[in-house]
Amino acid sequence: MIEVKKLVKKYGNHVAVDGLTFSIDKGRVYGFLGPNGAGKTTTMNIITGYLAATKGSVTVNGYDILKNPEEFKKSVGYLPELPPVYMDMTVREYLLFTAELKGVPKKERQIQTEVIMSRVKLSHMADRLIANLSKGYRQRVGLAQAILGFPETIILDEPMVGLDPQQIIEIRQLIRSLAKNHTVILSSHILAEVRELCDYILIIAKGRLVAQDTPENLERLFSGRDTLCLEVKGTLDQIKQILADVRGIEDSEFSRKAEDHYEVKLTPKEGADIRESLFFAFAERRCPLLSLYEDNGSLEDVYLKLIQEGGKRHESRLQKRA
Ligand SMILES: Nc1ncnc2c1ncn2[C@@H]1O[C@H](COP(=O)(O)OP(=O)(O)OP(=O)(O)O)[C@@H](O)[C@H]1O
Repeated sequence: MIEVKKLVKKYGNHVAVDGLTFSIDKGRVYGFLGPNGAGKTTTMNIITGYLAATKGSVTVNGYDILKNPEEFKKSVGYLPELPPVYMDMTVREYLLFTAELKGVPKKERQIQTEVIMSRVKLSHMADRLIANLSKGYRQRVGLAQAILGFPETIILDEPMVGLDPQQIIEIRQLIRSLAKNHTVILSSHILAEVRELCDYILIIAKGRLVAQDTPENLERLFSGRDTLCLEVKGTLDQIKQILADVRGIEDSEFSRKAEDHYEVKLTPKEGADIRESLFFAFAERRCPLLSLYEDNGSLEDVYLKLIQEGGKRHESRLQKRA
């Protein structure tokens, strides 16, 4: 388990990470989601021991990163945004070299390297120079070096950046297979990618955690009360008069689609189900209700709202849930 408490990182006067607190449980895939410059890489660099925090603490299974750097390094594997590969080595040479750097015992290096190359489907490239590999295969080499030593947690910074769609599918499958044996934390600024792969999402904006939950709960939590969308054939006056007689409407918005054809968005009062009343109210006045559906928002809406507002409006909601 990784626990991050009140983490702050300043570059000069610029606050890149602003009081992040979260924990990572074993065996799940976590997504760090946020726009460019949100502080994802900085946070990952701190929790992998590459960068010192200005304030705050990081512990892995109870070990403080500063007091027990060796224990810490053994339990975390890292694939930075730019994988640290040596172009003039073959895949096997590089992985054996990395195993040595990571302190894998000499007698285990060879076998571990072969097992991991097979796991990330690199065995057939073992004797190729890294310089001659495609970006997708280089990324696999980066993943392989992160898994060497079989750390409990694997941290991947923007693992899909620069890959073509086919390579993205392959790396995604690999990450999924890694998740069977490791806790995985990956960062991305692409929502679809994170939603596809992760059990739990941490959204950060401007260095702050603005939401964290499962993708489904985030959608539910922030979509709020469902909006009802109606398409009605009638004049604006007529529609407003009918709605005035329906109980349980908190708010309404009208937009004209064509002559005597309006789209209406209604926010019902807390707990009110007004669908039947709407149906009969329009039917009784012989005003055709062309469609009626619930619009409960999508994770895209949630994400955009959160990052645009820097999370301010939603922090109280998060605090209430905490
Ligand atoms: N070494 C540095 N010196 C000064 N400022 C930095 C440094 N590294 C990052 N920053 C700034 O800190 C903020 C957070 O950067 P960081 O790279 O952590 O964000 P990110 O979410 O990973 O973005 P991206 O998706 O673009 O990688 C940005 O405003 C960035 O310009």
